[in-house]
Amino acid sequence: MHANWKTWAHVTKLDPDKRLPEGAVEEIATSGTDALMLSGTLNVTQENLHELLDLVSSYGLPLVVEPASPDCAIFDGGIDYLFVPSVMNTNDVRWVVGKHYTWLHQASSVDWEMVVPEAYIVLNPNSAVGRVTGADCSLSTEDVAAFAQIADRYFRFPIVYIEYSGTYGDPAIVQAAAGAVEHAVLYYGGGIRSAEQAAEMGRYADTIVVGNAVYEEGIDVLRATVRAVH
Ligand SMILES: CC(C)=CCC/C(C)=C/CC/C(C)=C/CC/C(C)=C/COP(=O)(O)OP(=O)(O)O
Ligand SMILES: O=P(O)(O)OC[C@@H](O)CO
Ligand SMILES: [Mg+2]
Repeated sequence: MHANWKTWAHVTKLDPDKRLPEGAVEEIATSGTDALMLSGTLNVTQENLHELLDLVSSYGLPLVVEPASPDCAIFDGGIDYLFVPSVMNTNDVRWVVGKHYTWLHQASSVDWEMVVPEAYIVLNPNSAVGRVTGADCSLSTEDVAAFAQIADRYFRFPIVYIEYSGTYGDPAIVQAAAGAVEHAVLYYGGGIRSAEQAAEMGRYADTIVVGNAVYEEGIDVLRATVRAVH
């Protein structure tokens, strides 16, 4: 059975393009995080994705793959969900619906029970995801609230994701998104490296995501971010 993703407060994002030291996977998997998400914008392949899945799949934690391209939209390897992004704040339609069209044109089979669409609002122009998607990151709190409403109330995306990948964001922006979203689960990710930051964003977001800190800080930092939202 698939774990209920709507209840997760803390998700750890692992990048198939990065290496973890010996023993780190076990520490991460037993840190108390609610789920592992395998994702990255650049250099993710079916090969490094499956390699990482092999490393993490024996711990019983819910596993999500979040593809940045159709070739990484997989359903095997023991995963529970495929979270598929669309970027709200880009004028480049490929990242809203174009890649999705390509994906479904080619897909041999799709397990729709596993697919969870995500509405991304990308706010760090210097991140890989910001550069690749050409997102307009100079948004006011009102702009973000409007995009969050479009995603939630109009398109009915089940997830609205405030993405500052690589840098800690503006809590007032996340607060505005929280105020605008009625039904969707609100994700926040970007630059969380302490319990204080986890708690601050966790006040507004339903689910916080920790990525780079796993690679750049010790396991104690990850554990502290988990405790801050549980
Ligand atoms: C339709 C399918 C199957 C795929 C396309 C899905 C889309 C539109 C992706 C757009 C880009 C996006 C929102 C990717 C999500 C993953 C993500 C944001 C990873 C974090 O990326 P960075 O941290 O900026 O990049 P690196 O970690 O690779 O440097
Ligand atoms: O890597 P960081 O900066 O923690 O961001 C987490 C996640 O939102 C990236 O997609
Ligand atoms: Mg990253």
